[in-house]
Amino acid sequence: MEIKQLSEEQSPSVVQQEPRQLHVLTVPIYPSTKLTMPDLYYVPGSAPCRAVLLTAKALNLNLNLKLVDLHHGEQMKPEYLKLNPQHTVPTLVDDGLAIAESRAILTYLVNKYGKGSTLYPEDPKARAIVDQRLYFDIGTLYQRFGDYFYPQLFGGAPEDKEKLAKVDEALKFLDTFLEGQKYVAGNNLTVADLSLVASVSSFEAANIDFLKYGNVKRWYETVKATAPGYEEANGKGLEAFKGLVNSIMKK
Ligand SMILES: N[C@@H](CCC(=O)N[C@@H](CS)C(=O)NCC(=O)O)C(=O)O
Repeated sequence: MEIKQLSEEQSPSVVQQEPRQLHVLTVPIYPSTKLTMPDLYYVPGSAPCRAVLLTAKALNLNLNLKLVDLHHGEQMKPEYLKLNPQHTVPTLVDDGLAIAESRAILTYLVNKYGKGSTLYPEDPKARAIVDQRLYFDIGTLYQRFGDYFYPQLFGGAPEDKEKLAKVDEALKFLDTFLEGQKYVAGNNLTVADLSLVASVSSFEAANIDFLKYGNVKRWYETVKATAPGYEEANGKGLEAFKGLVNSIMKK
């Protein structure tokens, strides 16, 4: 895939940002023959984007970071929709492949750049557990968080206690998964932990008390201490998300 750069040369660091400009995709799409550093279209505060940054850190992989200004609708521009018709961040563009959905990006990155890594084990049974946790995150835990919190944050809706109870139930499930093991899919850090920690840390911004669950608390502290580059990859973006929440909820 050829992308015409409209801005100056990109930083190779996952933490350094670039001037906020979109890039024009030139059609037709075809596989590139040379290996290039993957581009990540992202927003720092976004939990799914933070999960990708955490995975890149864990793989010691550099990404070209490209900010997408959601508030001004950059994700709806035709050149972005060609990359990702769902108009969401994150979107990864790597050597002719444009891929959305953070959890698909995480597993792709390990498959491509971390062959043999315990971050996404190759053993079918071990991998099945990681996949289950990833689907639990997208389909239950983060889904319920979004159902509860985003109507309040972006729509000014009143708090719905029933929705909060569903979030709480999801946290109980997570607590059960963590019983007797260090990480969410066993005793190694995996992409499931990175996805889930990006989700769960966002609960801080909504004042949801997840630390009352003993296994979740222990796991949260463990992942914060052991996920490579945690502070840069998740901590900073989380602060940005909290800032956004405060600026909206204060109004
Ligand atoms: N399931 C998707 C969710 C992505 C998503 O909803 N991203 C939000 C930001 S956190 C977004 O891009 N919203 C803009 C839009 O939908 O237009 C993933 O994990 O990648």
